[in-house]
Amino acid sequence: MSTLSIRGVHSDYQGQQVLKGLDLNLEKGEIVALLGPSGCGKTTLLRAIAGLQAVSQGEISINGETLTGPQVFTPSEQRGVGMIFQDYALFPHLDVADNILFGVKGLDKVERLARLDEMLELVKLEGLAKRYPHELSGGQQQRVSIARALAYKPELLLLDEPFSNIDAKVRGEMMLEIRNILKQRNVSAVFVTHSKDEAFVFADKLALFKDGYIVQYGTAEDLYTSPKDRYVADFLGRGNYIPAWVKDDFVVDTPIGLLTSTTRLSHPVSYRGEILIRPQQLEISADEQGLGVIIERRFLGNICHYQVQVAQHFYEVKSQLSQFMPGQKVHLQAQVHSLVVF
Ligand SMILES: Nc1ncnc2c1ncn2[C@@H]1O[C@H](COP(=O)(O)OP(=O)(O)OP(=O)(O)O)[C@@H](O)[C@H]1O
Repeated sequence: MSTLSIRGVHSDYQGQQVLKGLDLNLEKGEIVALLGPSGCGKTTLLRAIAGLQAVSQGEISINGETLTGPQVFTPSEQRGVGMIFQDYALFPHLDVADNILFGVKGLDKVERLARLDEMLELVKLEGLAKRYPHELSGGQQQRVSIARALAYKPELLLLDEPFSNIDAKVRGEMMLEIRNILKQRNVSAVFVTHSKDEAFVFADKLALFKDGYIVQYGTAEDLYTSPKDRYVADFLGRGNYIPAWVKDDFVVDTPIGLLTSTTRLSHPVSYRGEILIRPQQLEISADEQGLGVIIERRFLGNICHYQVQVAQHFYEVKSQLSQFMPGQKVHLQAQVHSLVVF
């Protein structure tokens, strides 16, 4: 059974539709990123799951129980949902221990202390129970907010841009640390971000939003390698679009030659469109008779970025080879992979 089920959810602000019919299923222990540009409805969906936002149509269930639906609305505090915000939202007048235990009900004193110790150990803040939020670093405050959200053992954790205030230097490490905590406890989580890099590191699956819709849902790899349209392809990374003419079920003709796909092409023979090739999927070799010319070279340490012109088209290439220089004639070749045709 899925932990979270969202079916046909619509929501609006003063008559303006913001969520336009969303479906999403989250299995127990899965972490899903709601990903997309600013204003596309990610936070609104998170608030609807938390019971902080009304929906005009559709249903939201957790563990098979409908919490939002026609004639049903369970208040936020009865949903068994923990929330972690961008600004941590700790109580400044409470110390770490009281912040963590704030929402924990129905335990006696001994059990409360045991829960506190368990949480402090989990987020590696042992010895800091008596500190106040202003005596902690941003990363430590974020860990307290995680301990507080997990202390009452929520069915589902909702995280709204939780890493955006964390120093870029420690962000990656912190994301992995929190991901490990959630995985260790088998907690399901929905995580809002506009950063594909954060989504790649933190989530198992991505729901990519556009204007109140989920355009594509799947693993990061699915979306990266099999984007359903150019919006998805471009959101997840840079790409070259090369004119292509489908010759048979596996082969396309392009300005850089015939390319063979490892999987059957999605378009019929004779279709004229474009194929997506990521910069690291193109390979350069020196060739005096080659059709390509290096236009630009940027050395970035472990990798070199090139711009290569073939006929009237310009292609971006990321290569570990750094020996090609502007003006040099080269041959461009695509690595063998499953071709994406648009
Ligand atoms: N309280 C509100 N009243 C009216 N409109 C709102 C309100 N909150 C959000 N909106 C509008 O709803 C749309 C979706 O907002 P939402 O906050 O869900 O987007 P988001 O994808 O989370 O964006 P961001 O990444 O900037 O937080 C936006 O057009 C926004 O202007």
